[in-house]
Amino acid sequence: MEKALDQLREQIDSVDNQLLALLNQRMSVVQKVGELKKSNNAIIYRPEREKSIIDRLEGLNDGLLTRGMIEAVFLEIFAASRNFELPERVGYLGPPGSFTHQAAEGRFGVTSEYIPLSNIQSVFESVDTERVRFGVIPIENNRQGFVGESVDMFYDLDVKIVAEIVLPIHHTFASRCDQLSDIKYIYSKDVAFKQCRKFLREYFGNTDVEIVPVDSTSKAAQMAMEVDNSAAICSDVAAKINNAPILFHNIEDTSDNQTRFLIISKNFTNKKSGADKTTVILKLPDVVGSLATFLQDFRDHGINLIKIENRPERTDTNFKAWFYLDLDGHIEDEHISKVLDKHGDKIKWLGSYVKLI
Ligand SMILES: C=C(O[C@@H]1C=C(C(=O)O)C=C[C@H]1O)C(=O)O
Repeated sequence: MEKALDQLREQIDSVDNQLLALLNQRMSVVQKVGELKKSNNAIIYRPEREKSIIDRLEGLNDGLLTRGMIEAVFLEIFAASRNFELPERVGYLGPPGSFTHQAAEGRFGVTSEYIPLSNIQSVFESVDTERVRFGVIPIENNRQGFVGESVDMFYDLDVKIVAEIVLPIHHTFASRCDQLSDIKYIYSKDVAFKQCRKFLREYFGNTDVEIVPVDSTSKAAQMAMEVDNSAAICSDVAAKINNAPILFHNIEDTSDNQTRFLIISKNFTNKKSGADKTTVILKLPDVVGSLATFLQDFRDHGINLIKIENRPERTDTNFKAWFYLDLDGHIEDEHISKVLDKHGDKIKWLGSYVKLI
């Protein structure tokens, strides 16, 4: 067996040598792309180009790799390439170990410079003031809907959407307490509590345990270590980083629990990828039929409305609202640009980007 193993390992070494040479060859081309972009002041990160590479490779693939494997390997290659072209700073909803951190690392790779920020507002502000080139924030959970703070910041500041990321979300229950009956406080992010209602009801329904919302699930993991008689609902990674003992895994209500994250940047435009989504904010005059007229234009031009979310204006006491809309297509698609131009004064375009779901 040892001899056979040695022989197979020799084969692997030989393939690795070729891979290394090929990766270096790729990087020297990337370097030229980087120089060209820098001399033209062009954007380094091109998500639509990266998607087309993965699509093309998947189409060519007749080996053992799955799409997920191809994606994982190449996203890391792209991230290394981008860092080679120009190292980018990425701000995210921290502290380290948050689900947002995992989403950010998945897209920007291990070699980017990451800045953990303590709340969603700070991520938007850091992007808006260009202290970081990119920001990563949670936007929506498939079971609990939108993250209000994120949606509202798009209204308040002028930042653009670069790309979306979708991650399966599994929550962990971590505490220094040996007995559940010793737990007096449970820390987590508001949306995470909502994703674990059944667990909370079953294990703490008849107790006077206090539910304490904090800015992120990874902050919750820190709190659970700092405060006696407390626990956190957080990611497995956050619990481990903070040395918080895990009492339960997978405490989310449904096993298909998923969260969508957005990458944001100050000034960013994507080229068309062929499967894009456009997000806009819509503020309509408070008169009869204004939403109906607007939606009728969508219908007349064949625009598919993916989602519409109603948010409060927050400026006075009269309950006025605005809308956050996801549409199928790219702003450069004629049917979309026509309608958006027509209603230009009521619309704020937030970006057109590769559509994952
Ligand atoms: C090299 C480029 O820059 C980045 C890196 C890519 C890559 O490694 O293939 C692809 C797109 C860009 O995000 C490019 O635009 O072609």
